[in-house]
Amino acid sequence: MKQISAIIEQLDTTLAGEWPDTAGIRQFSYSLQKQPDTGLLEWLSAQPCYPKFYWQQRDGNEEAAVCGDAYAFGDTAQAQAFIREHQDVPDLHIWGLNAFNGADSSAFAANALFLPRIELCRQGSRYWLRCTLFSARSLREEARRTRLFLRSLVVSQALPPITSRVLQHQHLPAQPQWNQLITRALNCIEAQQFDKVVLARKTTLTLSQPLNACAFLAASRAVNHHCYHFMLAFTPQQAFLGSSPERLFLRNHDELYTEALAGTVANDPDDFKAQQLGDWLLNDGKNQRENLLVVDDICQRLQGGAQSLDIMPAEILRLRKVQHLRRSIHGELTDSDDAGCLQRLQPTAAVAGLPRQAAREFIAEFEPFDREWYAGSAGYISAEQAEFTVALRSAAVKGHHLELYAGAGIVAGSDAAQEWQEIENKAAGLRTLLEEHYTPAVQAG
Ligand SMILES: C=C(O[C@@H]1C=C(C(=O)O)C=C[C@H]1O)C(=O)O
Ligand SMILES: [Mg+2]
Repeated sequence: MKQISAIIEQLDTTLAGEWPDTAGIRQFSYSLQKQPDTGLLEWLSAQPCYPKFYWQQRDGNEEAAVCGDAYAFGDTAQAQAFIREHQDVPDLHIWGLNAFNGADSSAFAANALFLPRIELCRQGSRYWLRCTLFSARSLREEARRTRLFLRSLVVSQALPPITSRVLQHQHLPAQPQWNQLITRALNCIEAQQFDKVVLARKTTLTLSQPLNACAFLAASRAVNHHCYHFMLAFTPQQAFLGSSPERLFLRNHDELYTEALAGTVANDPDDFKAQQLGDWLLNDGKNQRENLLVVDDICQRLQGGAQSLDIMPAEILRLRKVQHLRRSIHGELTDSDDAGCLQRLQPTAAVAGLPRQAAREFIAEFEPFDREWYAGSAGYISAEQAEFTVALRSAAVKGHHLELYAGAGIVAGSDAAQEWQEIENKAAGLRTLLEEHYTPAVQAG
């Protein structure tokens, strides 16, 4: 990517100039003359700087590869305050993840949100590179650090093939414990403790070799269409990634777009069979209930924060392994407050349950693992716009292990065996990539 190198050289010259020894923030933005030689994910994969974050919007039109932290934030309120404080820098974007439990969890980080040093972005066929400097003490120092950072950037390379083989897997809960868990949940629903709870499974795959997170995400992106693709790499061996169909929210100025995505049936490669399954889904009482409880939850949560909510009729979203019921929701925000939107909407009843608190307590008590980033959110905030996807169809890469997550909404009428099949289908979106893309490692000697 010549053009990127040329921009970085130009930046280096700028940063070599005179800088004040005081607090400050600066941003430089450059358009790329033409499309880079490799994709953004390839570029990001090559960079040796952490954290790095990748995000692609589900219509495929917006993409960002960002790395290095000019500043890291403890929570979204702090991130939002930072953007408001620096309104003279109009294009500040803060990227990253929010954990499922957010601030309620004592054991796990609530957020991983950061203002990157470098952002390589695409909108349609337009590409640009942004560099941001921030220091609460000395911009001069920060310019020096940024120059060192820029020198560590390398040219893009093709992604390596996936050579990891699955040696073994372990489900948590295993199927017998899942059945018990569903019975317990159904008893609580019957006793009217809650109407819906979403229960999940973590599957730990032991791999023959550590997985390259960018290569794995690229493999997913190539086949899992109509999804947001996201990845946060913390270190070379540790990342969280996924290909999720679900929007938590998109805010554009004061317009809010969200959705109830819940209710699932298998997909079929045959169009006719897929359509029959979809028709069944549209008319199935249990799945409709599952979806409508999410609509109720979202409407309740937005009370006082958004007006004139429009709820679209249910439609079928057909994915590679599953199909879902979706109702899109649009509203006008009373205040363009992203931290507030996150607080209100995360987690919706699509991933927690209804009422939210009772469902969360059930999950905390009986689900046999910590969700960490799973079912939280991934995306960005900025002054003009913010968007987060619900971090589903996701996995944590931890060296030789890959932890796959999948959950299902339990409502009156749920059947344990069917819900197990549903989570198998959801997990297959990522899991099958290891079989389809397996290339044996070349033996030395
Ligand atoms: C919880 C997950 O998915 C959610 C649950 C769904 C359901 O139970 O029908 C459908 C879509 C998602 O809102 C997951 O993929 O892990
Ligand atoms: Mg379901």
